[in-house]
Amino acid sequence: MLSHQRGQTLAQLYVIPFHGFGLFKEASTITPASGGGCTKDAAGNLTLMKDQDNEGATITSIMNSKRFNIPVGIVIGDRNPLLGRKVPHRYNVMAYFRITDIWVEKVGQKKGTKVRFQKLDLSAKSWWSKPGSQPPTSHEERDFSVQPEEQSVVSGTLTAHFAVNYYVVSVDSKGFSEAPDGILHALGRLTWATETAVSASGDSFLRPNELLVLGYFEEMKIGYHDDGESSLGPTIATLSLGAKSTMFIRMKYKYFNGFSKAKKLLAEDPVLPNCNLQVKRQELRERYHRGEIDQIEYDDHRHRLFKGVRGGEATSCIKMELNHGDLVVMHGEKLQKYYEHSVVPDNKLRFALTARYIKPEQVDRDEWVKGDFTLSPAQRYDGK
Ligand SMILES: O=C(O)CCC(=O)C(=O)O
Ligand SMILES: [Fe+2]
Repeated sequence: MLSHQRGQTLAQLYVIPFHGFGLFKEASTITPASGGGCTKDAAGNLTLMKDQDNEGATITSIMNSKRFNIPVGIVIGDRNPLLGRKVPHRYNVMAYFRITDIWVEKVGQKKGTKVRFQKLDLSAKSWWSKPGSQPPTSHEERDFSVQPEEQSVVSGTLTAHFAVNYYVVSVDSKGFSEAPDGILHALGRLTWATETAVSASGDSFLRPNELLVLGYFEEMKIGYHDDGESSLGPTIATLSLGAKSTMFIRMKYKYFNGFSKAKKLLAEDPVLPNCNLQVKRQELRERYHRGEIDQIEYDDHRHRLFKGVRGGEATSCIKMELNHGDLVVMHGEKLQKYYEHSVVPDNKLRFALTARYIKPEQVDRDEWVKGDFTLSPAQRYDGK
């Protein structure tokens, strides 16, 4: 979501991000994915993790727009599924709206701020209206005191991330033939970082064939998640650009505690260094592996060991400051299996360019061409 507030504000501009906005007819109800607090779930979706309150910059700006009657323009991107059809451009100006209502309601377990927009010009049908739908009710006939009959349903997926993928399976991606020179230069550096780190570990390296560009606006972060999708190789290289950020890595809850949040025992407890009750868990594991106790006894002992133990999240074992130009390489399937990471930028614009290797067998054959590219000598990098 962007707002322009230079000099006297005549209008503001809002960009509807990829997910999470309900919009209908000529009025629309949206939940601004503003106050941060989004985290990635297992499916890679961003979900609301903390209460949105009225203090975030976007919400303050929306409240001011309402208070001072400032019209707002709304722009919809071509990956927003809201309209249920293809929109003509990457970004499409919908119209100018005024903000009629702002309220807070429950979104899943959290509070989310909702905004109702009312289109200013009701004399013509909107370009995005459904074919065959009725023209809008005029201003004179409208009852502005009522809430819209149809409520938007926010299914827990809110994202204001700016994301561009070059050759990726999950979201629609572009082929590298469309990538600007800067992206290919970055890929050259990330390829070098991947090769250097992986070779140093003694493993053989797979040249990255995917690049994800993520933008973090003010107050945005990526919560704890892993990148262990089955279609991806074990190496992930990220170039940080813009604002300084902090990356945290911690052991996943179930490996740290020895049981899941649903209190289910781990079938195979790896007893990782610095996990909770490490010594006792290691002792039981060894007795089980030596055949001194069978599966039932092993589970029994563990149930007794964990009785009355309240699970908790592990504290981060790695805390790393990432500055403009820094490269991070995560290598190894176990890092994604047993650990999770989070990145918290310092409140200003930041971009993360993440290069990975996608197994071609996981991708539709007609998508292969997107990952076909050769870096020019100027785009390659050898560390010098
Ligand atoms: O922003 C970053 O540096 C990391 C992003 C990340 O973890 C991801 O895209 O999966
Ligand atoms: Fe990640």
